[in-house]
Amino acid sequence: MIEAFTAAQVRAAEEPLLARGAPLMERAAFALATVVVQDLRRGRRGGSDGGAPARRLAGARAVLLVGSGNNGGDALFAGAYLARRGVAVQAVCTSGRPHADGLSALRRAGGRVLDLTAPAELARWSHVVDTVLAADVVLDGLVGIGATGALRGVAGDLVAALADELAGRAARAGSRAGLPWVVAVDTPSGIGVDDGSVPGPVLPADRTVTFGAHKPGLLLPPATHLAGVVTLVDLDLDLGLAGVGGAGSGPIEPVGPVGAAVRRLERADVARLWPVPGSTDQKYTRGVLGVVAGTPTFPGAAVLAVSAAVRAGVGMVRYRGPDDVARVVVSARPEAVPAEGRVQAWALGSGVPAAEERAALRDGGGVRSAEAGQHERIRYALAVACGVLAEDVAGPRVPAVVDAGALSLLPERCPPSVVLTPHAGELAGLLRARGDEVDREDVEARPLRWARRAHDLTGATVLLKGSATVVVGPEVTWSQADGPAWLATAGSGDVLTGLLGALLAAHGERVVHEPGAAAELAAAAALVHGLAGTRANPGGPVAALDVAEALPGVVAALLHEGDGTRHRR
Ligand SMILES: NC(=O)C1=CN([C@@H]2O[C@H](COP(=O)(O)OP(=O)(O)OC[C@H]3O[C@@H](n4cnc5c(N)ncnc54)[C@H](OP(=O)(O)O)[C@@H]3O)[C@@H](O)[C@H]2O)[C@@H](O)CC1
Ligand SMILES: Nc1ncnc2c1ncn2[C@@H]1O[C@H](COP(=O)(O)OP(=O)(O)O)[C@@H](O)[C@H]1O
Ligand SMILES: [K+]
Repeated sequence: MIEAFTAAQVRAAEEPLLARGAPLMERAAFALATVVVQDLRRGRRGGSDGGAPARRLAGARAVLLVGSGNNGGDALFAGAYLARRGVAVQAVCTSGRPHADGLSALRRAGGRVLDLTAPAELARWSHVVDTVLAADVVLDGLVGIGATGALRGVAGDLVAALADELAGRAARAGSRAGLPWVVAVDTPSGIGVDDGSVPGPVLPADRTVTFGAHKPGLLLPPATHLAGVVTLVDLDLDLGLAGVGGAGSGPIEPVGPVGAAVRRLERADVARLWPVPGSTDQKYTRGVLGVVAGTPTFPGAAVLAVSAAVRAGVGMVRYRGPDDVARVVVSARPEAVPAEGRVQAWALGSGVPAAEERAALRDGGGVRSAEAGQHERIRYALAVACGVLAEDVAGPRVPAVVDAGALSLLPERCPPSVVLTPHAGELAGLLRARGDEVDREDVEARPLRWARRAHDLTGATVLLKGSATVVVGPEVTWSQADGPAWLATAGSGDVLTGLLGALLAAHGERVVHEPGAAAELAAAAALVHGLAGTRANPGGPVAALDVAEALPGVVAALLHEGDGTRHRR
């Protein structure tokens, strides 16, 4: 698992070390330079990978983009180290007061320095852009965790010009070959370090070398897509104790949330979470998932959600819906049982229009009444899942996945065992229905903010789908970016619904009683969904049903990798 900590948490954790005189900047800069040396030796340029033969450092060119703070200091000290190894180093300073010791170190090592704020240099702007883009490697040390808002002034102008020119050259050449390898120092300058927003120009990094701990913006969309490969440099920060909101009671006041601000599951975490049957299990103990999905107009969504649940290894699927849709579902997945009965979780709403859309879809009374029937079933399941119906009437509370049209049928408040799975447009609609002025673009620009808002308003766990998936539950936030962009295809979200439903059904009781459990399982579902997208057709287009069909192979591989004993039981 990757854990990310806010700028304030990192600062609080570094304070006691700095007070003891720990040379954090020297360690950070040395580690940064070491990574850059390895990248240069592998011949990395413009996103090309390390198959190339080892290169000599002498003659390589590095440009440092240097701001006014310690982030620039890191870049300057790393540059001094590179210069001593024979790299031709040029610092481009966007502030008249770069880190003084770093600047002296670079000069002593033979590096050159250009002050972009000097009037003579401002006139040579295009020459500066050319110099930067002719380098083998660019170290982006403009701002790190001290950043506030979009990059301003000379730094903002320079990055806007560089990012534009880089994108233009890559588009004209059809590849990034020949363009410099960009290494972000601590964070790509200009991202929202704590919230993953991208409020202004940012130079996309091929690699980010981050110090002490991952930062939320490296994991959260949209900024996560600008960070490249993230390398963590361990600085022995104690992030588990006082000062970062943990259990300890040291001299520093707790700041920010308890523990990590944002987490990301990795492949190795899945074995711990995946329901593996034991020798005494039977289909009912493995979890029964009730699926209310599809209408005569959209039967495919039901097939996809049911297929994914079956392929994910659920004990049983009970399909609930109109007879003609049930026939389609059973002919595609004969395992599905089209009958009422007890379930351990619900998957609701895929392929069912929203309440307010229903009247607009006109195709005669049959479709209307089929839709009304689905809405009725969803309302009932939600009443059980949200504890609106008493247990002696409806049986014990069970978790639910709430997708597509079911989002419009949500009660005012839900427990966190109810997981909403909107995409950005659906989340905006849900929030507008509750009085917020927000549209799809707002959600895409600040996914964390709006997913949190939806969690606060509804109480439900919120899984916001997109190029990266953000999951917000009580006290926990996850961000997963595991799938290829090929997953952006109709029906792919329905597969996620069925897959997550299978996980919730297997862990039903725990999910109802542990407030953060649904969020972790939702993150696991997003991870497995993403991996299945790749496995379905590595590097090429995928159809949603292929993603569902790839699930058994992905799960088996993860169980084998994770814990050698679990998959054999
Ligand atoms: N934590 C650790 O363990 C370690 C931390 N270390 C390093 O320290 C870094 C943090 O250093 P930091 O505190 O000096 O802040 P930093 O990010 O360099 O920028 C601050 C200056 O930038 C400016 N500025 C701000 N916003 C701006 C904007 N939008 N657009 C333009 N300019 C903007 C603003 O200056 P001003 O504009 O006010 O003059 C401000 O003073 C951290 O990221 C890591 O690299 C390592 O060395 C050791 C271990
Ligand atoms: N650019 C992307 N990269 C990776 N995954 C993506 C991308 N765009 C969308 N996805 C994923 O594809 C799925 C699309 O779901 P959704 O929008 O609900 O489609 P549908 O409603 O047609 O099933 C989600 O799981 C989402 O996270
Ligand atoms: K930076």
